[in-house]
Amino acid sequence: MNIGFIGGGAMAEAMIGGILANKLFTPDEVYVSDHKIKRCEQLHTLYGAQAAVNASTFLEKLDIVVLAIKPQAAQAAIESIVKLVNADTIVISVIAGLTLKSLETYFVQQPVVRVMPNTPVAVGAGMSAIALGKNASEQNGKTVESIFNAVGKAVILQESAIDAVTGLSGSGPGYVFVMIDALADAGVNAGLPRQTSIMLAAQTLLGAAKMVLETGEHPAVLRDKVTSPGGTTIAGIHVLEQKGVRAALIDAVEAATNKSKAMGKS
Ligand SMILES: NC(=O)C1=CN([C@@H]2O[C@H](COP(=O)(O)OP(=O)(O)OC[C@H]3O[C@@H](n4cnc5c(N)ncnc54)[C@H](OP(=O)(O)O)[C@@H]3O)[C@@H](O)[C@H]2O)C=CC1
Ligand SMILES: O=C(O)[C@@H]1CCC=N1
Repeated sequence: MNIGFIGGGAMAEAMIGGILANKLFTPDEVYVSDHKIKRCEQLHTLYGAQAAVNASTFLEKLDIVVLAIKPQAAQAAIESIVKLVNADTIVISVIAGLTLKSLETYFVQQPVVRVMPNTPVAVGAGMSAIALGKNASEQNGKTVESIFNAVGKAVILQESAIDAVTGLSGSGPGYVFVMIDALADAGVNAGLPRQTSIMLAAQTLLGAAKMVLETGEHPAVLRDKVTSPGGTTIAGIHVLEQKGVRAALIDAVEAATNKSKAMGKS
């Protein structure tokens, strides 16, 4: 099965790295077009992908095409390829805010699937939400779901949920990287070396997340298992609650969700 990416940036690279690492595709089945030749050369060198500035060199070979350009570049990019995409090629869009309705005004025949992934797909730990367009069959959905399940977890949802997914898990790695960076600063502030602090912070978040996902216990229950009476953790959590970290995270997701909704209206 041949897959091609329009746009060779951060999201496309994360997906390319993930699907090759788990051997879902071989390099000769992966195509990517970026309008910077140097970026194409870099992606070929790094991953062996068939990279070209001009997507017309590979579009007709594709079973799946992934639209991975920024929202503001989407119309020009789509208009440049739409006539060359086969009627049975699955069109996946990861473009934040771009609705199925808008996509299906261009891709009238093709099955269109909207996906909101995140960059941890690069290490097989992504979280992706999938919304099927009107011409996408159940089998098309299963094909797309298998790809994103192979690079993390995937869930099929109604399109109405995708803005919230964008705000929570699509943008979420950005929030977590801020937290890891801040916790590492805290380690340095306490006298620990920077790299040690980064490792301590990152592995702590990874371990806590794995406990939530693998035990199925509520995060509050798991938190209570850390907070010894009169101990260190409750002293730290007290400060977090005083500083409004919980509300800040809720507000961050709300802002990103609203931005996604606004982008869908523009
Ligand atoms: N990054 C993330 O974590 C996530 C991103 N997304 C979505 O993925 C899409 C891409 O995001 P991201 O990878 O971060 O963005 P990037 O800017 O990193 O990548 C987009 C790439 O496409 C290039 N490009 C622009 N127009 C064209 C064109 N017509 N043909 C070929 N290449 C083109 C850009 O070049 P240039 O820079 O020169 O314009 C850039 O290299 C966005 O719509 C975003 O909403 C979704 C989920 C997560
Ligand atoms: O920041 C953005 O717009 C993209 C979409 C979700 C994550 N990154």
